[in-house]
Amino acid sequence: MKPSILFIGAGRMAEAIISGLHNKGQKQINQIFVGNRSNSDKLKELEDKYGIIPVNQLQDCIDQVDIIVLAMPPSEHEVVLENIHPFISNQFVVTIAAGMGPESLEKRLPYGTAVGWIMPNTAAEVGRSISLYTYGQFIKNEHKQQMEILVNVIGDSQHCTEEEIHKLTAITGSAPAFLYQFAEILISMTEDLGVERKIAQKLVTEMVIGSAEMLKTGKLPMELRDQVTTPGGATAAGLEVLKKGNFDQLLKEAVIATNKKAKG
Ligand SMILES: NC(=O)C1=CN([C@@H]2O[C@H](COP(=O)(O)OP(=O)(O)OC[C@H]3O[C@@H](n4cnc5c(N)ncnc54)[C@H](OP(=O)(O)O)[C@@H]3O)[C@@H](O)[C@H]2O)C=CC1
Ligand SMILES: O=C(O)[C@@H]1CCC=N1
Repeated sequence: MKPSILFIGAGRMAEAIISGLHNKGQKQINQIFVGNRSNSDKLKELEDKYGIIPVNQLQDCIDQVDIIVLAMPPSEHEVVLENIHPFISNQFVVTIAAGMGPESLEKRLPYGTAVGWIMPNTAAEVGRSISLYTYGQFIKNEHKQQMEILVNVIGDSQHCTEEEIHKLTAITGSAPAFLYQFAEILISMTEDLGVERKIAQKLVTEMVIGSAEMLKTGKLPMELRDQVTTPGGATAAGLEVLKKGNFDQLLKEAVIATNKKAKG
């Protein structure tokens, strides 16, 4: 039987998965219910766009769903899980929140509840997330199939251990923000050179896409970097500035700080 899903949280990540299910998962799922904290306009918008069923009282629909996706901030999990605990019977409960692994879900749900954790990224919106996922200890085959539906409609995926996801949250979940910061600086510098915003954005975007395509050939980043860097040439002068400014160390510190904050 095709599963029905309840999303708790209706923000950008929930919408990306709902949109993926709407576009690519129609045949694999039954109904989608969505509840949030207070933004009823957003629920109406999702209803108009994807035909979801808006939910005011979560407890009223839990017994109609097979999967519950927790798509609200990590800080809200404690209270939401406490509220839904009495109504959980046999649902597969999946969180997408940073720092909230299966261990913390199992602690807050009835003993024996099947749980999972997905760490997507915002490229889910265009079906290009690389999503990490893992399971709790009470998982059955049907839950693995349900997990596959969720991750496949938003892009590529990688099965990991819970500990790996804690350590990789910065790399696949948050590092897109680091890349966008990098792009923003280059675009802004291009504009300062007198290039109009639209063109500047196009130049930097295509440079990033082209570089990503080169990485996809399987060549090592070091090799690709060396191909750009003519010895004693222009790029070498730029890389030297990054080296002097301790770019490597700074990036490592950013990754460590991200994971530390995510784990709480
Ligand atoms: N953004 C990202 O790049 C990534 C985010 N994540 C995780 O995804 C989760 C959601 O993030 P994102 O979509 O970006 O966040 P948004 O801020 O876009 O959305 C948050 C949603 O959670 C709802 N919400 C908040 N509190 C509650 C509550 N107590 N009960 C029900 N709903 C609630 C909000 O409802 P309302 O508007 O009514 O307040 C809103 O719909 C987070 O846990 C985050 O860690 C994971 C990977 C990547
Ligand atoms: O910033 C955050 O907390 C989330 C986790 C991964 C990406 N965004």
